[in-house]
Amino acid sequence: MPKVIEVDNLSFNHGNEPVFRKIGFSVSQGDFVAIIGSNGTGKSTLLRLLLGELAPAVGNIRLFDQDIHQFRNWPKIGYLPQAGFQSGAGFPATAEEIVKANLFSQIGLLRFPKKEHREKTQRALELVDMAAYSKRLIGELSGGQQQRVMLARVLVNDPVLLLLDEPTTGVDAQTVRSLYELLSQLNRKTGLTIVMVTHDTGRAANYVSRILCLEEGSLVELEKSQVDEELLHRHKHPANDDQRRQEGDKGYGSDSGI
Ligand SMILES: Nc1ncnc2c1ncn2[C@@H]1O[C@H](COP(=O)(O)OP(=O)(O)OP(=O)(O)O)[C@@H](O)[C@H]1O
Repeated sequence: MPKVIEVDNLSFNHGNEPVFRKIGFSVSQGDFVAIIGSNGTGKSTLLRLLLGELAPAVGNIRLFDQDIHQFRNWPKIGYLPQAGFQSGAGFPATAEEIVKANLFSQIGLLRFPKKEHREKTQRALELVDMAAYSKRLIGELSGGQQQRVMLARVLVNDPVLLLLDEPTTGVDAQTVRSLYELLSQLNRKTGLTIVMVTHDTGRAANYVSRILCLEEGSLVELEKSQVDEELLHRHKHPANDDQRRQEGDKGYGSDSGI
């Protein structure tokens, strides 16, 4: 399979603080990769490097077989940041408008969307099973529904690679499962390559094809069988933990099949 991401000998510092040293990995077309690691080990920093928002101190990044410095085809890459939608319940836009707004580069600023843009928007909402909610104000939807709309907003531009930063933080266990199922379906049915930062190692391991672990400045690939109980406890996110405690979800890791 062609390589979508190639990272070689990559080091990065925030100021004088080293984040990681000489890490390397590649992601092939069709992979579904989880990036795990303790708090502050540099997972979000790595995504920002892949998005060209930060420049490596040392090392190379290639995207779709092109050096990142030459790479211009950014619409091929969809990015869902942490806590995708944060405005209050009164935010004056419907789910459909939120998704359609991300087509601005195709529609053109100050122009009206055409039929094809409306159809694309509808298809993206269908992909995430939110077509029935297209006319609802985004702030009136549940956290999980808002997250699906934000995912549709990314998918509407037909990305080939999807980068997600902790998409399961702060949502209930049922929503987490249905989001993973959705991502897994998109990966299998459309061939979308997915790289997802997550603290939810136990559940994610059921769905992803590969697990990369950032720890103490190094990056290692783990076999799923290596994601044992000890690792689950080491990487579980306090926010996820609190959430599950509140919900009385005693099954943490129990459906991980590992
Ligand atoms: N803009 C910044 N300036 C200085 N230091 C930063 C900046 N952003 C992040 N850091 C530091 O870099 C390290 C890596 O941060 P990063 O957010 O990438 O970690 P993370 O693995 O995503 O953490 P978490 O799991 O808690 O979200 C941390 O020590 C953090 O404090």
